Amino acid sequence: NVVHEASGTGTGVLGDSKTLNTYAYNNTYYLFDTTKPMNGVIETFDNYGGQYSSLPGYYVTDSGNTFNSERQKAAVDAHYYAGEVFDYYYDTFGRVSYDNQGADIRSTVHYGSNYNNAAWTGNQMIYGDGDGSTFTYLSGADDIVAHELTHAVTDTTAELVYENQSGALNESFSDVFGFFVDSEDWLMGEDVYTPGTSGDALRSLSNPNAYDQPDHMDEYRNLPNTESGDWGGVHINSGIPNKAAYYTINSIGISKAEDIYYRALTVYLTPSSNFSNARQALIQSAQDLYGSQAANAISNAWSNVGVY
Ligand SMILES: O=C(NO)[C@]12CC[C@H](CC1)C2
Ligand SMILES: [Ca+2]
Ligand SMILES: [Zn+2]
Repeated sequence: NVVHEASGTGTGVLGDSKTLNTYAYNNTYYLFDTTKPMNGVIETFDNYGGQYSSLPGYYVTDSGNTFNSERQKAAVDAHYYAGEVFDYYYDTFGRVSYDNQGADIRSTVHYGSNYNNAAWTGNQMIYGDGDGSTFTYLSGADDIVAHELTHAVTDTTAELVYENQSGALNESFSDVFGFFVDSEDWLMGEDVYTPGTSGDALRSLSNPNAYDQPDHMDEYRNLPNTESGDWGGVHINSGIPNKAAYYTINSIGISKAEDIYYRALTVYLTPSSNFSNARQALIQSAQDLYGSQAANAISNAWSNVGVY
């Protein structure tokens, strides 16, 4: 059979050059990665702001297998980082795509108009361009790509309900696995947040207060379970489990922490789990995998944020 797999090059959102897994067909190249096990593909689309079509939009192609235009930058990073996150879950836990069944990973860039957001829709990832001030193309941050794909992992495992404490846990697990993939800093979204300002970010796991998130139950925000209330503050109260994760990782290290967090998410957590249930799930996972020293470290981390 004719081999269509190809290796291309592209320029990412931050102007960096990277190698891409592409697919050659009819004298053109597609952002369509067929290199992963269990024939799951990673495919990237351009929605053109939705002006021509609904999701997913159009495959991103290039006649020379060199994806270096301004418009292609967002797609280059969405494609490359989706592959990086696939590899993280496969190499670290043996998980094959977000559903562990080799599901296709589909991303659409240039979604909406100046859209300062990204999301897992339940079927695929979507990335806005940002307004150029608050955000630049949101797929340019590997921790955001990992954050979104971890929402898909959560939706096929614990299925944490996206409201109140279970929703804040849903958000926190996405931030924590975003850290595990981008473990060079404790910041979330720093690579695409406020392109005109360096050193800031959307959130910080080491210091949630820096971005107006609580880092202790004493500061828990009882917000309404409405869209304007951020569904009970899922992006706000996530600072509390995020800080517990920070304490945990500093205490037992990244390698043990990621195994414990993955086991809690895939074995013990349930849709209605609250912060106390998460503490218990992580303690049990630590005990299962590494014994009482690790279990005690988890217990101490959550005590430090006022969760028992
Ligand atoms: O936390 C999030 N979604 O649940 C964000 C919001 C801005 C970045 C892209 C998506 C992170
Ligand atoms: Ca980061
Ligand atoms: Zn999220």
